[in-house]
Amino acid sequence: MIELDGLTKRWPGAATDAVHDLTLTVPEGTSCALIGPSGSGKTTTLRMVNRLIEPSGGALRIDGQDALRMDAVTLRRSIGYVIQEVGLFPHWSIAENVATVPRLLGWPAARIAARVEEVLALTGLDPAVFARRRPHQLSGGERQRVGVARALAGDPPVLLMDEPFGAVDPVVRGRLQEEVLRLLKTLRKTVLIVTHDLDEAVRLGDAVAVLRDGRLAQHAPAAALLARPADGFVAEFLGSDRALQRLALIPAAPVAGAAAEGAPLAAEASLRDALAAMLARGTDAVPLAGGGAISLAAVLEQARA
Ligand SMILES: Nc1ncnc2c1ncn2[C@@H]1O[C@H](COP(=O)(O)OP(=O)(O)OP(=O)(O)O)[C@@H](O)[C@H]1O
Repeated sequence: MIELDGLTKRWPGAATDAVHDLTLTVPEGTSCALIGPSGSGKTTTLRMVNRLIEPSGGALRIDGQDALRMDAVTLRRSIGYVIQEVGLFPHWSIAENVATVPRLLGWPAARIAARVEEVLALTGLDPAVFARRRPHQLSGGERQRVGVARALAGDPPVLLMDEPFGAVDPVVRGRLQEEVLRLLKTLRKTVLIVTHDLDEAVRLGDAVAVLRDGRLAQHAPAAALLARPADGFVAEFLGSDRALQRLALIPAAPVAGAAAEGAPLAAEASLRDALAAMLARGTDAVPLAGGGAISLAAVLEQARA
């Protein structure tokens, strides 16, 4: 669990706080996405959690422990950190890069080697292919997988991610998001993610926290945020396609009386998937995986519920 309690950062010489009196809890095994306009304090907040930035005030607890009283280096080794540029050491092999934290933690060599293989495989990188390569011999998407593998290597309960998939094209990005989401859920990590991409925030965050000028404008489960923005600022920030984003979070349910031809949608299809399929097929109903079908009227009905 990550608990920010009145956390504040005032940069030297600044007239106002970059982050002001921020109180936010990320319960164990859940994820929270931090979003907000440029300069609203997202990265400052994230980096206060692993104390790459020292807070000016407030309290910070990680799994119940006062993180501001811990040795900062020890704290950092217990928190996974994934950044957009990945920051791999260019002259080290992928295996050596992934082994960074376990080595610093003083694990025996055999345990490190086994763990490196394990996390590479977990993140979709075949150790036989990738372990001995250097970072420049990987694609951007593969490098970002290595970034995730490295963050997981020491098996930290808490993971911080700053624009983790920012540097890859949209297709790779979507696939990485899905995979990492599934992985983090399986591993029950507590995750704080900074992103400027609302779609990514909604996909990856159980909850979403919107920052405005270093203050918390709204903190809510993704579906609630999209359905009920707290004020005009949040509504405007979420933009006009928030209704569509919300459809992606609601599973499509079959309705009586709807009949449709064609291939059924996947089992976990959302209202957005159903709508997209109707548009692509030029029909006003589509079959669902478990039997039955959903109609356009039912999509609108279920979106209102
Ligand atoms: N090292 C620093 N020294 C002084 N001021 C800083 C420093 N780092 C950030 N700031 C200021 O703190 C404020 C918050 O910056 P921060 O990087 O946290 O915003 P952000 O929401 O992550 O923005 P972006 O989306 O553009 O990355 C900004 O006004 C920024 O100029």
